[in-house]
Amino acid sequence: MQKIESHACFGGRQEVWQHLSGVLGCEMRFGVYLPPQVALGPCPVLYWLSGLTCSEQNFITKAGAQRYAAEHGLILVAPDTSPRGEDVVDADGYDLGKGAGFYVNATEAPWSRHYRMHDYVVEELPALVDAHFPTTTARGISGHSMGGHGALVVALRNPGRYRSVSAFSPIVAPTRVPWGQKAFGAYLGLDTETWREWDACELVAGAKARLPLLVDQGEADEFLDRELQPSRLQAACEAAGHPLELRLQPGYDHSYYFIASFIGDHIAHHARALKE
Ligand SMILES: N[C@@H](CCC(=O)N[C@@H](CS)C(=O)NCC(=O)O)C(=O)O
Repeated sequence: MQKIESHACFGGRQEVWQHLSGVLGCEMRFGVYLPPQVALGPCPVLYWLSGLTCSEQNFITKAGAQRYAAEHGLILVAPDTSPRGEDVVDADGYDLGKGAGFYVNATEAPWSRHYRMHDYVVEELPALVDAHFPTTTARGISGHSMGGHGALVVALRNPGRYRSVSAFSPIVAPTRVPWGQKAFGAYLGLDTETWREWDACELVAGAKARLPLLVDQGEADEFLDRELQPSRLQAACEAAGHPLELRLQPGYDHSYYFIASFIGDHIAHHARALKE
């Protein structure tokens, strides 16, 4: 592991690290915010999964999350959104390939060689983070858009591994909208039955644990009707009896201005569960 950046921030440090990922078969970067409380002992970790076109930089430079993480004593970990490097296959368009890993394990060539973001986020990265930083075993997960889908799916697929989950403007039903259908068709193949295990609305129906979901969605989001469709998650949660707090925020769009406006609420939500 190599430290790429280190900045004093709200009494703690914002760092960027690079490492060779065995799961993804390439060099990867991630952001880690260490709050001032790490000087006193181990802290819980909140993982953040970013959306299409993002790297590890977008969240750490735009969301303003460090202020709240410093208040609550949470470590923040923000990975990249896909495998990277010259060896890694890419596609035309911002919604497939690099910057668009969709947090699934690809089964189809040529994607299956590197695109295994689920296992990277759930297995390899937490093991690395726990080995290098003063963490407790308490983990939460959140994210935005493609990363909101990632956070919901990762939490629902891995009961017991995360104590809290939330999402901003998530793609709640990727099997039913263009972004998800394009990515899943490439990464998972044409048998749409296999897609269902990567769709939050499908997973809610059969979830073994009923971890409450907190979701914020801007009503002026340019992707609301075509790609996001939060009413599908509301219907799935109602049918399954799964706890959901869905907050529709008038006037807010899909950008990090929206995330910055409500990230304090989300970090407080995670801190309540992670510091129990
Ligand atoms: N309008 C964007 C669509 C992608 C987009 O809105 N990405 C969101 C996540 S789905 C984002 O976080 N972008 C980076 C940023 O705002 O910093 C484009 O065409 O590149």
